[in-house]
Amino acid sequence: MASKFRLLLENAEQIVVVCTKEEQYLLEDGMQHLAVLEKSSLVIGNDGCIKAVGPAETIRNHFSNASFENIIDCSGKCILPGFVDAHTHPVWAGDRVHEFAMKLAGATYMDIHQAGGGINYTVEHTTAASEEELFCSFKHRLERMLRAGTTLVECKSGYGLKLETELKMLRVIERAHRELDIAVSSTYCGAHSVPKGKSAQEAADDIINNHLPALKQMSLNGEIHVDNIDVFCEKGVFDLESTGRILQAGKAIGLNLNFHGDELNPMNSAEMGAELGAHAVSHLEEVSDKGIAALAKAKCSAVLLPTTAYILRLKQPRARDMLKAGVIVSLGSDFNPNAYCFSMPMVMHLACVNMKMSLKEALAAATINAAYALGRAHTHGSLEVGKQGDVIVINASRWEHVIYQFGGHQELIECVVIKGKIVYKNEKILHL
Ligand SMILES: N=CN[C@@H](CCC(=O)O)C(=O)O
Ligand SMILES: [Zn+2]
Repeated sequence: MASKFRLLLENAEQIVVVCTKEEQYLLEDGMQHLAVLEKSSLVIGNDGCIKAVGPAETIRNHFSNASFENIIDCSGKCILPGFVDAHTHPVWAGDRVHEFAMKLAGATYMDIHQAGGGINYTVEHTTAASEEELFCSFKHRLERMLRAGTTLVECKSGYGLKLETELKMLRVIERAHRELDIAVSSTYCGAHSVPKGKSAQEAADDIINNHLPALKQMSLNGEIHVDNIDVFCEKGVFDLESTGRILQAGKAIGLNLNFHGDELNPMNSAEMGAELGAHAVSHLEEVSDKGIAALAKAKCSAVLLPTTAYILRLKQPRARDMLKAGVIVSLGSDFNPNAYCFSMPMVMHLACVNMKMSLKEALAAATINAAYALGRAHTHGSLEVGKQGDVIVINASRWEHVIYQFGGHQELIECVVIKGKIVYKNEKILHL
């Protein structure tokens, strides 16, 4: 073959391809049988897609006359798909380090929220920040996610609440989508908190009558592109009825439903998400047995967020019960001013230790299943021919090190590749 390709990754000890039959998600049994190739190579073409993956010897023979823009020797190393982070709130100004101390001293998430802190504090600071300031801090956060191996990330608005600031946030996300390599799934989350002076019903009316028509118009004009709609369905925030109305109106303008449910109180969010055809419901610490069964039946993914349960000392999401019931379990970092974690390797580690997932389950939940939750499983989440060439190379001879090593992944991850382009290379310390 005399053609030219973008990248050859050769002689890896292991390549975790995840699945091999174009599966759009994996259930418990499939997750146990995650596809891992030994002593293998992978080729990415000029269109950024995977052209071949298989035994090093076979690839060498098949591509003996081909040329490559870049070749990475992966001897002694492992290749994995780029991680998919299915839930983040990364556009904001004003950190909440002071609230961390309050929580450690015993204040609950809702104590702080009801006293005007939490999301409301971040809304004030985000409203005051310029679009440029928001973009700069967001870009820096995306770079940190990328260095931790994330190549596709869901990004929510939701610290504006008022239309003008929500649109500012969505424009910032749009700019990242256009200018940066990391892939972004954009979520409108105007129903993240009920604005001061309004009831949940009034806020829902405003969203339905004013926000969503504006989003629709801006999408038609090509100014922004929004994939999903989210609501914080919680006692004291948006009740089930208001949540349902907002989600249905979002669905009517073509958005995927992907919302916060059953986090601090049982709300029957999972049951409603299943009924409305949601792609995903996040959190689910307080989900009911019926809710679990409904998610499984509707093929609605449960996006579990181990950092939230850890930081807020909540009960752990019932990952094992969900897996056993046939739910499509995925993972997200929930990066936000409350849960300041960029790292999917740490998220997977917490999912294994605290939620009792196996290493293979955690990896599948942070790749193919998270891609499914975002409606991107046809392009992301596994290393199959035809999919986008998004990979990470780790400096270890077994892939499990990426979860086993808690923290320090900036040392372990040697490079991150998006569409066959090397977008991050770990610089070695030359002198001590
Ligand atoms: N629970 C609601 N939303 C976020 C927290 C956002 C915040 O506290 O700023 C979450 O997913 O954890
Ligand atoms: Zn969230």
